[in-house]
Amino acid sequence: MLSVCRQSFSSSLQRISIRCVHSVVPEYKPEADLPQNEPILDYLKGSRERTELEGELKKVSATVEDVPIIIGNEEFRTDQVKYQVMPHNHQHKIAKFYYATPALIEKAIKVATETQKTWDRTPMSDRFVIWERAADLMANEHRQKLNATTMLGQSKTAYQAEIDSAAELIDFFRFNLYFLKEALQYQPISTTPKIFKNSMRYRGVDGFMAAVAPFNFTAIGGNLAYTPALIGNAMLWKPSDTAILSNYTIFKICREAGVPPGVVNFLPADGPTFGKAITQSPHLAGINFTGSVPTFNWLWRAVGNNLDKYVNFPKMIGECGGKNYHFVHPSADVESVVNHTIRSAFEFCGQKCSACSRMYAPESLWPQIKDGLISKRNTLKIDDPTKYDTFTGAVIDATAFKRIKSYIDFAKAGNGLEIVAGGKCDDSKGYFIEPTIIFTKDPHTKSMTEEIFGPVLTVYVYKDKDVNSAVDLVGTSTSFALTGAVFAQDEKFLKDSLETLKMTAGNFYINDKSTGSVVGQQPFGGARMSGTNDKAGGPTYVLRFGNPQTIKESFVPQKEIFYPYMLQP
Ligand SMILES: NC(=O)c1ccc[n+]([C@@H]2O[C@H](COP(=O)([O-])OP(=O)(O)OC[C@H]3O[C@@H](n4cnc5c(N)ncnc54)[C@H](O)[C@@H]3O)[C@@H](O)[C@H]2O)c1
Ligand SMILES: N[C@@H](CCC=O)C(=O)O
Repeated sequence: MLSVCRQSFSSSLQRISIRCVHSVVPEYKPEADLPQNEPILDYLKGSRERTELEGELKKVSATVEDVPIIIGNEEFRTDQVKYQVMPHNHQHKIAKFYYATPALIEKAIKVATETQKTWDRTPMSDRFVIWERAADLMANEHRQKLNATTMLGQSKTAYQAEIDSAAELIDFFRFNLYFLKEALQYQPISTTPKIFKNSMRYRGVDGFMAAVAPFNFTAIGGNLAYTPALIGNAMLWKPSDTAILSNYTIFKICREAGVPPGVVNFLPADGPTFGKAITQSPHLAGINFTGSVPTFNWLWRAVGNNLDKYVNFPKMIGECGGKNYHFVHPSADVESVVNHTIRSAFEFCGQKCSACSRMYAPESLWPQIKDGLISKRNTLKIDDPTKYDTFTGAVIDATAFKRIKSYIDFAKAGNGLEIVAGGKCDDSKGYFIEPTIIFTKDPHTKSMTEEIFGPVLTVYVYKDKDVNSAVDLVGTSTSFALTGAVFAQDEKFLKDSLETLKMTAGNFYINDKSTGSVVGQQPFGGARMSGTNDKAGGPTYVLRFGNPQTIKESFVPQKEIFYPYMLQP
């Protein structure tokens, strides 16, 4: 980006030719460069994508893929052997992987910190070519491998995999590239360009950044690791144990696309072992985290405790949990409420950070909403996600199964709660939990306030006349503020809700479900304990990892230290 150039200025007296060293912005054509969201394929019977997907599903389920630790150009295997299994058939292994030891994490830190120096000098235009190539490989040759590893490893249906490991991942690569190109267009004002020129360039941060990924979105893992790399950082990527194979597939695609060794290092590891090693390194430049609040708190505390060690203040980016709501006004369209709520609460077993898990319904509409929810819920097939009529597969693992079941058991035991539908849990073959609807008279009961991260929806029914106090409950009863939706036809209520519910959600929906954000359309993230709200999929996300440098270059020798008025006292 930085090069020597020759700038010419005409003046009535002379033509000055100035040799300057300044920022050169890569070529950019706003309209041609604006990406389109990746189309979501249909997977209809006989379609090419369905045939290709089935081929990949067979291959992935017939192998236990060996997934090494990768540091620079070297592969490592340790004696801490782990397996990734299919959540819907937990005796079936699909990947063998190894936990990195503290010594290997240390080695990766060294490699990344060294690599950052050369990677940061790689021209932006060269990085852009690699990112475009990666997105094309994801959209074409490797699309179905990404989907198959996500379906089998994280128990997603074809549609849920397609919107995640294909569309959203590809969009993250293409849109962040576009957003960075756009940002580079800003150059500071140079008021007297014959005398001096100002410019600004983006660097990575010297040191390394860590990307700590959750299990639930393959695309999020890719975004956490590769978007900071795009702007010049070197990364240690710690994938989730339960999303190893899909995340490793992204890693391999990016290497094939030309991301040099050492720019992103792939380090499956025990969470706290990894967290301890990175936060103790003086070279920690940032943590790009998505996951639960307790883990982010752990990392932030560890960084705080080590503050005196660091070369840079580590950038802390953390997108965390939610307790997302559907608030139904007495004027709402019931059919919309029911359909959006079923999708939001139960698709992918409610394991989206944005999933609706609490509903506020008016007494006047509750009988219709209840009937609608129960009858729609009863049509959902919970099974192997590779079957095309399956609505949702299993929850991710034994720990999640136990946690979600404990909330259902709490409701079964009374505690002022009533299970109106579902409630069965069976982990004999896979970690299956029925979509469950709970009714409560207590808006502060734990299933109305705590993140469950499973297919459990709790409904609080308010008296129509108390609609305003019911609205107040939304923001006062939990510490989260990730996503939320209001359903109403009453325009005044909708308008008011933009103010009354302003701080309750980073992504706010009107007559639409609380899930399903799309890169470039609904930049995503929440506030309060839901995260630092850095808006993945939005124009400022990539800049969060940049280390901008402002350059002022003077062309005219300075011959004086006094200001003119000082010379005429
Ligand atoms: N806001 C968002 O954009 C968003 C998106 C997806 C998921 N989430 C949230 O993520 C959570 C689900 O994901 P999860 O179960 O994988 O979360 P998690 O917090 O259990 O784990 C996230 C990652 O942190 C690692 N980890 C655990 N302890 C660690 C430590 N001490 N140091 C370093 N790393 C450590 C885990 O191994 C994993 O890779 C939910 O709370 C969900 O709401 C939020
Ligand atoms: N982009 C997703 C959220 C990801 C969180 O898990 C959605 O809005 O459904």
